[in-house]
Amino acid sequence: MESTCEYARKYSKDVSLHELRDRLAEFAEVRGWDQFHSPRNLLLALVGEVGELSEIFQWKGEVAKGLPNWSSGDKEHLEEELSDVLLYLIRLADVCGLDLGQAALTKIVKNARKYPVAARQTT
Ligand SMILES: Nc1ccn([C@H]2C[C@H](O)[C@@H](COP(=O)(O)OP(=O)(O)OP(=O)(O)O)O2)c(=O)n1
Repeated sequence: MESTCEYARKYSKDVSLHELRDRLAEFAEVRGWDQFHSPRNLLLALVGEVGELSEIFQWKGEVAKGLPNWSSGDKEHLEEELSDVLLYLIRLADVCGLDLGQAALTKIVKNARKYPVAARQTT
């Protein structure tokens, strides 16, 4: 069994949503967890993880980009909670039979049509 670090290094370049989707599907399958990974359960798990992510920022006031004053432990915690949100989101899309990457690309195109680039103001 490869260590967490070995696994992270192996996939540190060019991680795709399809890779994560397949890894999550395997993770659930070998544990017999498919029965629990219904769309509704995954949505509730996702919302729970968004709550845990929010707790990290709670009461901190505004946080500077790049998190210059955060400890490495705090940053690692943030990475974990962001990952939990991403992983449940990918899994939710998968069990719904949707291709999240394609859907997101399509949505970006729609967003661009809805919000065209305006000429920048000059003074
Ligand atoms: N039925 C489950 C339970 C967990 N996971 C995976 C997806 C998440 O990435 C992670 C969530 O695990 P925990 O529920 O243990 O949550 P945390 O990692 O946030 O732990 P804690 O709540 O103790 O901080 O594990 C999963 O796929 N299906």
